[in-house]
Amino acid sequence: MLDTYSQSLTTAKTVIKVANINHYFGTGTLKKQVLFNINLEIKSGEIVIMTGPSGSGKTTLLSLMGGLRSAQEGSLKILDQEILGASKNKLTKLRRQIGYIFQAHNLMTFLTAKENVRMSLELHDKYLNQDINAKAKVMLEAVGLGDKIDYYPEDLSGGQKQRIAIARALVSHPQIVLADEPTASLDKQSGRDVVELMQKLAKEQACTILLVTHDNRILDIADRIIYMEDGKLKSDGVDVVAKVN
Ligand SMILES: Nc1ncnc2c1ncn2[C@@H]1O[C@H](COP(=O)(O)OP(=O)(O)OP(=O)(O)O)[C@@H](O)[C@H]1O
Repeated sequence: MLDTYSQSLTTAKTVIKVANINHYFGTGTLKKQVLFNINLEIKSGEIVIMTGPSGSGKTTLLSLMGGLRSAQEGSLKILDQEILGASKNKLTKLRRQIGYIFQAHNLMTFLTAKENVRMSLELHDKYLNQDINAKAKVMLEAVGLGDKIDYYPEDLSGGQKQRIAIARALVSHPQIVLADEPTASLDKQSGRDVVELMQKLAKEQACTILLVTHDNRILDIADRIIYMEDGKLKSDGVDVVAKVN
């Protein structure tokens, strides 16, 4: 019998479909294949952790699934749009529907917490006539920074900065959020707080999270773990969560 998680997946919408993807860097004699025949289907609301040794291709695959680079071989559909050979313009439009959280938080240092969060709403026409200051404030309150909305990043801790990055990624209610090593620069407790917050908000918004990490302490927040080695997908499933722990 299917468990509740498996049951919910059978009805959930597919947000990313990767089929027979190969990827190469370099040209001529320096051409090197870094992804080999990757097949994956990611559903709406799933929290997927990608893990594996350094150089195994996690970031390359994450950047493809996030529309940060166009695919070279195979087929990759993000929110029903094919990105094989996609133009820069098509990728740019697609990226507005995706939230990004990086290791180094990538906040604008000359903008306050509220301005950093608001910036991601300014990219969307649908928010033009809405009170984006109020929305940014509500989101910062949701990540526990209601009393820091007018602070600049340099006056906040690493964990607080990463929480602003989470607020910025989620404020526009994207269907997909990509996170590359979001806990790498944080201590154990801050890292834990940050991923638990991402998990809570993603579940509330039915948002899919794709997270690349080396941090074994956070694997338990995943619904599914994808393990990569040498550019290949070695294992994929909920059962991997139990094995790794
Ligand atoms: N821009 C690039 N040009 C050339 N080779 C690259 C480029 N980016 C990545 N590579 C190579 O592709 C392979 C996969 O790299 P990738 O960054 O995807 O691995 P990773 O699993 O994310 O590694 P890490 O955990 O160290 O971040 C590696 O051999 C890397 O050297």
